[in-house]
Amino acid sequence: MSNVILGKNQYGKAEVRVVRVKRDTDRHEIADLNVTSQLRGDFETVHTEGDNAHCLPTDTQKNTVFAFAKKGISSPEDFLLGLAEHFTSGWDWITGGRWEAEQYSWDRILVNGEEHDHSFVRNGSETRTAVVVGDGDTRTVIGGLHSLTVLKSTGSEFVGYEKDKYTTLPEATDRILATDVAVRWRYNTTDLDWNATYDSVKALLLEGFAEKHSTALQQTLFQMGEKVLNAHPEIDELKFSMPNKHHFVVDLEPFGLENPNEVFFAADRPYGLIEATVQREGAALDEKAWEGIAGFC
Ligand SMILES: O=c1[nH]c(=O)c2[nH]c(=O)[nH]c2[nH]1
Repeated sequence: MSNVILGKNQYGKAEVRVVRVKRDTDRHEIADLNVTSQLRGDFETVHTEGDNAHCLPTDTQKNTVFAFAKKGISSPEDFLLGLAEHFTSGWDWITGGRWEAEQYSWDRILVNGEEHDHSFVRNGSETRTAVVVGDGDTRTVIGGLHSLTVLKSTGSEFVGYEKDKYTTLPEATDRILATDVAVRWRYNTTDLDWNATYDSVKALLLEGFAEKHSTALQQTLFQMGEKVLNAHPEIDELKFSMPNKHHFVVDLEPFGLENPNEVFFAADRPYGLIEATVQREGAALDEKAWEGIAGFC
C-alpha cells in the first residue's frame, strides 16, 4: 500500500494559435488568438492506475478550439465561455477547467489613406532602430525597424516552384502571407527630417506589403524596398530580414466542417526566412557602414 496520493491537477493543450478569417465579403476581418484549454475533474486513475478512460486527449482539446473557431470568434470571452460549456457539459467527470486566451489586435493597413480590405498590421508592434557609423569625418546613418508584424488574409499565392523528391508542399493559389518585417536602410545624407522620413518609410513599407498580389514573400520584399527607394532619393539601400510566418489551413473535415480558408493554425516554427538587400542602381555601396550589424545579408 502506497501512502502517496494525487493532489490538485489539471491538463490540456497550451497556446493553440488560431487565426479566424471572416471572408463573407471582400472586406476580411481577422481574429488572432492564443488559446489554452485545461480540464479539471476526476482524472485520478489516469494518474494513479494508468487508465486513460477519463482522459480526453489534449489533442482533442486543440481540435475543439479549431472547430469552435469555425463558428466565428466574436470576442475571446465568448469564445472561452463556449469552450467551457462544451467541456463541462459533455462528460460527467469533467467538472471544470480553465480556459485562457490572448488576443492580438490588428489594424488595417492604409493604402493611399484608405483602409485596405485584407492587409493588416499588428498594432503598436514595431521598434524603430538607428545606427550612426563614423569613419574619420564621414558619418553614415542607418535607420530601421523591426517587429513590424503584417498579414494579408488573401492576395498571396505560391506556385510554380522547383520540386524534387523531397517536395511535399502543395501549391497555394490563395494563402495567408504574414511576416515580422525587420529592415534597415542606409541614408546618403546626414541632414534630414528623420522623424518624418521614418514615418514615410514605414507607411511605404506597409503599402508595398499590402497593395500588390504576392507570388512569394521574396517578391513582396522587393516591392516594399522598391517603393521606398522610388520615393526617397536620400536612401540608397535597404536590407530586409523577414520570416515567412506559416499559417496552415486546419483540416476540419473529420468534424464534418468545411474550411475554405477560414480557420488557420499559426505555426511559430520552423519558419521561412527571406533576406535580401534592395539597392539603388549605381549608388555607391558602403559595406563599412554595415559592419557589426548582425542578422542582415
Ligand atoms: O513566399 C514563399 N517563398 C518561399 O521561398 C517559400 N518556400 C516555401 O516552402 N514557402 C514559401 N513561400
